[in-house]
Amino acid sequence: MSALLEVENLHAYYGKSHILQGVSLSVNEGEVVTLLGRNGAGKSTTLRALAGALPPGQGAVRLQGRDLAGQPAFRIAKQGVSLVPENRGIFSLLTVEENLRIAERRGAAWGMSDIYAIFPRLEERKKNGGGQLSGGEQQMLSIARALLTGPKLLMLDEPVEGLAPVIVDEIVSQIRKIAATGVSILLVEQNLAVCTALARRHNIIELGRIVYHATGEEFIRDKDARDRYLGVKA
Ligand SMILES: Nc1ncnc2c1ncn2[C@@H]1O[C@H](COP(=O)(O)OP(=O)(O)OP(=O)(O)O)[C@@H](O)[C@H]1O
Repeated sequence: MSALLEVENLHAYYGKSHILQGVSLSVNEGEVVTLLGRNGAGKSTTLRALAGALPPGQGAVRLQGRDLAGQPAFRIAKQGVSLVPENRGIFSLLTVEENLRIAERRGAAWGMSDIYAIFPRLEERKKNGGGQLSGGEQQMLSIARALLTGPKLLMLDEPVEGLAPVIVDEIVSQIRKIAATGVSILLVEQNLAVCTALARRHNIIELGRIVYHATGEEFIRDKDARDRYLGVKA
C-alpha cells in the first residue's frame, strides 16, 4: 500500500503552549488508522493542525507526496483533506437537504444519491431542520457534508461520542462503507471496540508525541499497552 498521508515530526502551539511535540504517523491509500490517547493528549490538536486550523509549526505533512504543511485551511481542504470536528458544525436553522446542498461540489466524487445510499436516515429527514436531528443523525449529517467535498482523507474526531449503542453500530457500519469506497480515514475515538472494529493500525499519543503504534492484531493482544497508555481495562 502506498502512503496517502505522511506526517513527520509535527509540532503545534496554542499561543506559547507547545502542544504537539513531534507527531509522526501515516495513513495509506484506502486505510483506516486510529489516533488514541487520554484526554488532553493532543488528538484533536493533531487533526486541527493537519486541517490547517492552527498556526503552522515545524514538521512535514505530505498528501500523496505533496507538501501541505503551513498551507491555509481552504487549500488543504481543496487538496482532499476533510475534518469532521467533535462539535459537528452543522447549520441548525437549515434543513438537512440544505446543509448537504451547500457542501456539494460540482464534479466531486460524491453526490446526493451516494450520500443517501449510505445514510438513508438523512433522506428520510431531508426536510427537517438540522437542529431537530438526534445526536446520531447530526453526526451522520456532519460526515455526509464532509464527504460531499470529495475528500481523499476524512478525519473523524470522536464520531460516536455520547451516542446510544444501536446508533454507534449504525455509524460504524456507515464508516466501513465509506472506507470501502477508497476514502482513507484518520479516526480519533475513545471507544476501543469501535477502533478495533474499524482500523487495522493504531497510534497512541501522549503529551503531544506518538508513543506506541501497532497493527490491529498486535493491539488486541497488547492489554499492557491499553492499560498503560489509555488506562482502560478493555
Ligand atoms: N484552544 C486551546 N487553547 C489552549 N490550549 C488548548 C486549546 N485546546 C486544547 N488545548 C490544550 O491542548 C492539549 C491537547 O488538547 P486536545 O484537545 O488536542 O486533546 P485530546 O487528546 O483531543 O483530548 P480530549 O479527548 O480531551 O479532547 C490539552 O492540554 C488542552 O488543554
